[in-house]
Amino acid sequence: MLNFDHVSYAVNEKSIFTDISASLIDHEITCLIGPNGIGKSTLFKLIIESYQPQSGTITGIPDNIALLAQQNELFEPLTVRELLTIQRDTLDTEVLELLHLTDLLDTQIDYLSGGQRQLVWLGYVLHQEPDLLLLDEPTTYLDLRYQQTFLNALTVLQRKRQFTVLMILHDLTQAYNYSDNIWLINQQQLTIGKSHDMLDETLLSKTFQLPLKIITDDEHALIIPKN
Ligand SMILES: Nc1ncnc2c1ncn2[C@@H]1O[C@H](COP(=O)(O)OP(=O)(O)OP(=O)(O)O)[C@@H](O)[C@H]1O
Repeated sequence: MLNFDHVSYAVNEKSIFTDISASLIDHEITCLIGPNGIGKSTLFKLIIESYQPQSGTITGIPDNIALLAQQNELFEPLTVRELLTIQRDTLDTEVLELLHLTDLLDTQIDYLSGGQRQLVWLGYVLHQEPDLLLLDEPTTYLDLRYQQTFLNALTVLQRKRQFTVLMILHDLTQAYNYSDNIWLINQQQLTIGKSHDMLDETLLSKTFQLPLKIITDDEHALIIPKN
């Protein structure tokens, strides 16, 4: 299990995290939320060991981590099939079907729409069969239909295959509805809990410095500005 033990990290003498301790629950989806510039991507860089904490330790980092960003770059023209088979020989038909990629296999990725390209990149990281999948605002540039396809495919496959997910999302409604756990960063600290226990108007309004309203039914939560 990925474990942060009293981790502190500062950049240019600006403190980003002060003495945070947390354990990421294996085989579940955790969403990392918090205001712009608060340290979400920095936390990912600590996990992938691009940054080293000034104090404290991070242990239990799995060998097989995949990272998906908001936008991903190709360094040479490739078809969907060529990208997906870079790291393994066989195509995963379940992934292809869930992401609607089956008919696009021989298409150049450059010719696809932005939404289709992001589904291809999700396919690419899933073909790596990661133990831990980190996603940094993966739905930012997607329209509603693609957001739905992306997040549904991710959750269906996570439930079946039981890899661990840590995903940064700015859309709080999506973050709560597609996660088991929430990690909320604010003021150099992490607040952690089961997603349904973290549905707290006061906490969220204070964190995002905006009065927020939470509307819930049995299954879903909608988080919107109060005014
Ligand atoms: N290499 C760096 N050099 C200087 N400052 C940095 C560096 N990396 C991050 N920072 C600063 O650290 C803080 C946290 O940045 P980070 O990108 O982790 O925030 P974030 O929560 O992911 O933001 P956003 O939601 O806007 O993407 C910011 O103030 C940023 O300017």
